[in-house]
Amino acid sequence: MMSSTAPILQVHDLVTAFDTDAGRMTAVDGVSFDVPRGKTLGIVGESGCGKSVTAFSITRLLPQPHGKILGGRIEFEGKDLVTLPHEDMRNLRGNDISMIFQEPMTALNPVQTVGKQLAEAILLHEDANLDTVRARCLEMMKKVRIPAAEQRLNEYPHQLSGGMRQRVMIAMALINTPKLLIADEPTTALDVTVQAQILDLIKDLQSDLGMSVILITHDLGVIAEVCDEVAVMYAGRIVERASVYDLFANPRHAYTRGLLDSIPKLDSTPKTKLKAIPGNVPSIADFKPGCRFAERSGREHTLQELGTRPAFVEIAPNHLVENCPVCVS
Ligand SMILES: Nc1ncnc2c1ncn2[C@@H]1O[C@H](COP(=O)(O)OP(=O)(O)OP(=O)(O)O)[C@@H](O)[C@H]1O
Repeated sequence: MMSSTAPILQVHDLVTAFDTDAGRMTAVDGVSFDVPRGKTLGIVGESGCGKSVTAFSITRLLPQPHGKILGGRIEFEGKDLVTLPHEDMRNLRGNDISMIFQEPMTALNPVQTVGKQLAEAILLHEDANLDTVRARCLEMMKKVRIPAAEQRLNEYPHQLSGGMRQRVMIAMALINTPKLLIADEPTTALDVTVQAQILDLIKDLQSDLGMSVILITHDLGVIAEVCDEVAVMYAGRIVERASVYDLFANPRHAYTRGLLDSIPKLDSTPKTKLKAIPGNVPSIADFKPGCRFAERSGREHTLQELGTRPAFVEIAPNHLVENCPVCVS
């Protein structure tokens, strides 16, 4: 029996790579984190840091044939998802683990009504009678607060606004009451008021259904709003992991500090320029063995620091950091 306090998901030293024309490139390079039961873990970092590749490794939806998990374990309820047979993984997806994306149209079928798609999501995993299926679809549409839910079931995705489509995708993801929801930039494409509504919805549904959530975002504001714990990713690695409170109160890695400094503050003088982190995330072809934030940190690193991966250490209780002596203070 799994203890009910054990994390729902434990990722140990995950390594995921792509075979490209220029050779094998490691996008996720030894990443470890836990998702506590009934809590939300945020994964934050700029575009290209490996957040989505981490999510697609967990759900085993990496682009084929080029994407490969090369090492590590992904333990979900006592099973290692890295080695789980394809058939079992298919059963798990959409049932125990569900995923939502930035762009709902990639997950919704444009030529099927919303009701039919929701019903199919149920029938893929169980033999329920049609009255039960219909009742569950309607209940879920109401749970995600879609007005005139009954009528919307007969509509096609293009008849809905972006925010409503995102609600339908959430309804589809949650229809089989998954234990873990992975939300990859679920609000990035929406305008701010709709963003806030969708985040509130995810938060409410999470406590209502007792799910665990991984929320992927480049926006620390979103993390502050919804997450309990946070993992900061940079260039294929996690550079810092802590509770949201500790991360905001006491960020230790220069990259985390840079991300925090780039959030607009309510109390800053009007027209103050935000401090952007100079430069860009390196492409996977240019990942270095040592501290990968070195060239953007503005601080001199020794050859040793550039050449050797810093240890990932618990710098304070439950607060872990990739301990580059230059970038961590
Ligand atoms: N199919 C692929 N083939 C080769 N490289 C890829 C492929 N998919 C992603 N990558 C590379 O893997 C790295 C991580 O990408 P990933 O999409 O996980 O980043 P991300 O942090 O989720 O950013 P975004 O928010 O832009 O999705 C990037 O450098 C990206 O170019």
